[in-house]
Amino acid sequence: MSTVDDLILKVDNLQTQFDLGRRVVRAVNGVSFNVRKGRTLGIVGESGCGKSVTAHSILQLLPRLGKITEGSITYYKDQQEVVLSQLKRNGTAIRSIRGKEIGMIFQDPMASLNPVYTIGDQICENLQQHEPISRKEAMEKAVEMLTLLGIPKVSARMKDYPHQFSGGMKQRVMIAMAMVCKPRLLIADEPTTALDVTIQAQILELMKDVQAQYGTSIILITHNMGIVADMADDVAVMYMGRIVEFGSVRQVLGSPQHPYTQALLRSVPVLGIDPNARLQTIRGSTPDPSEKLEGCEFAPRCDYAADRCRTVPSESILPDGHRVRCWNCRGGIA
Ligand SMILES: Nc1ncnc2c1ncn2[C@@H]1O[C@H](COP(=O)(O)OP(=O)(O)OP(=O)(O)O)[C@@H](O)[C@H]1O
Repeated sequence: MSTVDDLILKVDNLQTQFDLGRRVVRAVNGVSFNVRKGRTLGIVGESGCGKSVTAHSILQLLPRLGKITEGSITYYKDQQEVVLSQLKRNGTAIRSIRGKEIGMIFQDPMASLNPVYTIGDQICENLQQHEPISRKEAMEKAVEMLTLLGIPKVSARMKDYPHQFSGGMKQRVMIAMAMVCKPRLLIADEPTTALDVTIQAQILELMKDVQAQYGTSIILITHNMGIVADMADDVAVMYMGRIVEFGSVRQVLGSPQHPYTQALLRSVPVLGIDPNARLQTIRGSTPDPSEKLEGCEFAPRCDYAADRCRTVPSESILPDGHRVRCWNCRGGIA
């Protein structure tokens, strides 16, 4: 349970759509969650379920055709509440929050690194944009952060260009760029997907170290349940633009209630969870989000689908606060 004091972000009934003229893609369809100070929320789900669109909605980074059509996103800045969803897309208000208060790491480091500037220049410029500090001070902070992230011979490497770094090193540089302004919230969208498993584990450990040092809150977007088990405090499982299950890692991974979460967990090996179980695929595929589906979106792929699943299930809250959106799991408060 979160109290107002430990909240950093509150997303309430967020709906984000892409109006493509002939069809409307309902990418995010009534999503609500809280992010707590110093904690990590994992958002997990198959490709196309709306994870990235949720992240881009928070920072007002949606492509031109994407629009928040309902709901609100509130950022708790010290004693002040800032309704991010009401800010102008490229206005000064959101630009002063983006990067400084809320940082973002993308899957592809080249999406954030400029190939024609040295790493040192890019990190310093990022810092000086948000803080009134000299170039020398910015350089010192950049060296400190890159050292913390395990870049060898940092001072010499400040003069290198992005292409002179390996994939794993580029990813570290990108985390350094995002962390150097000490954002209170970091949104990491599949930050290690493109890396091999050993480097992936190192980068995730480094993110944990930086989080412990600065008390950063993290939203970690991934399709990897193993990473969620390792990194997150809370988990939101998304399917077709909705959160179908939400709770602590122990609740959701230890006692999954929604048939989709159960199927996801049966499809991947997760350390510590039934090591003898056979891995299974989830039958069928995710429907097109511009198709109008009646009832529960998971029903066509669900082993337990019944007549009542023709109506969209409301969310129920189990006695321990675990939230689930399924007619078959109505143990709690509807
Ligand atoms: N620019 C866009 N125009 C139209 N539809 C879009 C656009 N961007 C995303 N979508 C649609 O919104 C839905 C949600 O996409 P999103 O990128 O959030 O998925 P995701 O869960 O992050 O997937 P992945 O794991 O593959 O990144 C998808 O159906 C996608 O096709």
